[in-house]
Amino acid sequence: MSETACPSMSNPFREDLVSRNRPQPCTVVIFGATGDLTHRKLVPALYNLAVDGELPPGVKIVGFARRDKSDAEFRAGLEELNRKVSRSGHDDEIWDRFVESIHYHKSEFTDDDGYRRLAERLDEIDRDRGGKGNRLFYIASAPEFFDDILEHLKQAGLNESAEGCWSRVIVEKPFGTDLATAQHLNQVVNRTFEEKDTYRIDHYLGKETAQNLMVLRFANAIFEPLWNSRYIDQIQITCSENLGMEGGRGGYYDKSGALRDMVQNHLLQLLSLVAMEPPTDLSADGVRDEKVKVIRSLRQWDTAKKVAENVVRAQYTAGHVDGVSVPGYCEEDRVDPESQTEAYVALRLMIDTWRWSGVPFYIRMGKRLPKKATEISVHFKAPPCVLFSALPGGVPGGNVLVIRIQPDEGISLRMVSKIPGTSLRLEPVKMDFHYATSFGKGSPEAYERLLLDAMAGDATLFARRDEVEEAWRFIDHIERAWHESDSPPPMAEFVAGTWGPKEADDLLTADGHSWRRL
Ligand SMILES: NC(=O)C1=CN([C@@H]2O[C@H](COP(=O)(O)OP(=O)(O)OC[C@H]3O[C@@H](n4cnc5c(N)ncnc54)[C@H](OP(=O)(O)O)[C@@H]3O)[C@@H](O)[C@H]2O)C=CC1
Ligand SMILES: O=C1O[C@H](COP(=O)(O)O)[C@@H](O)[C@H](O)[C@H]1O
Repeated sequence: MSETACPSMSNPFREDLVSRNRPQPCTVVIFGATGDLTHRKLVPALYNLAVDGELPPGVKIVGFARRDKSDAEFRAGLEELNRKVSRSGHDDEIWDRFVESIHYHKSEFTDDDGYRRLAERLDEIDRDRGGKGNRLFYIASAPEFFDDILEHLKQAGLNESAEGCWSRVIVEKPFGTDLATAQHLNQVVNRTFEEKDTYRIDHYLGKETAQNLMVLRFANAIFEPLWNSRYIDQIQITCSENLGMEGGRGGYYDKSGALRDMVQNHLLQLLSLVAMEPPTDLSADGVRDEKVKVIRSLRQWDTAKKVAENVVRAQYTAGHVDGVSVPGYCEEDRVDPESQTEAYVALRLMIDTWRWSGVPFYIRMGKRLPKKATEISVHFKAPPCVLFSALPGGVPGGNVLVIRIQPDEGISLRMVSKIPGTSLRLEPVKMDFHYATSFGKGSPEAYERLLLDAMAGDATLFARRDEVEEAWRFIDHIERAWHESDSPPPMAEFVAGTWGPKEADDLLTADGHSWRRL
């Protein structure tokens, strides 16, 4: 078998095994190839897979964008960025071999002829390999072009695959801006590609620590029996960013806001992994069937009053982050000075299932907070009979399991311990596991895992159609209360470089809780 032929053609008996487990050789076509995502994430991810020997041999990359560029110019631009951002550094010898597989295809996204030429080019690549080939189309353009690109792929017959091969599409975020636009995009995607060939990317699912959530819960006997409302008091998910609107991001962000940019996708995905029931198996649909039930069970904040009671939105005013003075949100580059877009959001969520009855889930996300960190903390209830409550100082805090998604990926468990000595005094202590020290190597970037999974035909870490739509259904109520109600809940403020507005603290104080200090 040639290294690039479709394995299923030459060995039909192994088709199921191979297509589910092993990434297969293919041509990756990236739409938006001169853009930031391609340069900072996608090509470095493919390069690092090559460094680790994980990239299937014979993978070709075709970059599609409208600027005039030769292959050499395109490769030079990619190299410049790779030197800066690649997680494993830049090895000239490996790069020189890797870059030979990269080509540039100049075309407008809306130009029929550009797709006809693309089809010819892909056929040529396959002919050079001695046959037919698999194709992975990665739509990394601005969202207003998603429909056009999909329709043109269909028109050029590029959604079809040769016998025994596959043709798949990865769609970047944002997947719609509300339920209606997401449903529309899903219709376009599904009349172009089958659902099994559609990969809606959510890069948080590719993060090592997010993948470990299921392992933590279902491969350890000690957590699952406690993972319910009987033992858990509350769960918090914090995603804090110290950056603001650098690099021209304000134009996109001001139309989106924290709720749509991060909560609808990444944070609700994390929530699903934390709260879902054990799946019957590890198949993509087995896992996604359980995740979508969590989103479907969210209590809907469907009136302005409920939104005001359970959701806090805020903008930052000028302040200091890491000792550097930064502007307020409305003074940021490309942000409307009168903007009513939130750069911070905090929510109280209730999941109306047997397991989670009465347990609040608090989520907060903000730009220009003191540091970059994402974590999930599971706060357990106090023991039923606190023998030590009469001690001076009482019992300090309770058990908290902290899952650090990033940085310093790891898991810690806070317990109460006796301070060594002749008197009985208690103090909280921490058992701490760090990925870097336990496994002695850094985690791969999320895009590495996700690209490989798409080449392997494994959609477990990609969002399914119903997950995306259910998440929008929940988010839309809040957006409507903010932007369409007669008495919209107010926009709070906080000073950049602090931990968010007082109103977000009040949200938890009302329940007798407080945000975990990161
Ligand atoms: N950047 C990031 O870190 C992240 C980005 N994303 C998503 O990825 C997508 C791309 O983002 P990003 O790379 O930042 O965007 P950029 O604006 O940096 O890149 C846009 C790309 O689209 C091309 N393009 C624009 N208009 C046309 C056209 N009419 N015909 C052909 N090509 C065109 C540009 O080509 P040219 O240069 O020739 O104009 C460029 O290659 C977005 O959906 C974004 O939400 C998601 C997560 C993170
Ligand atoms: O999708 C997005 O994610 C980034 C945060 O990603 P991370 O991997 O660095 O945590 C966020 O900054 C951006 O606004 C959002 O669009």
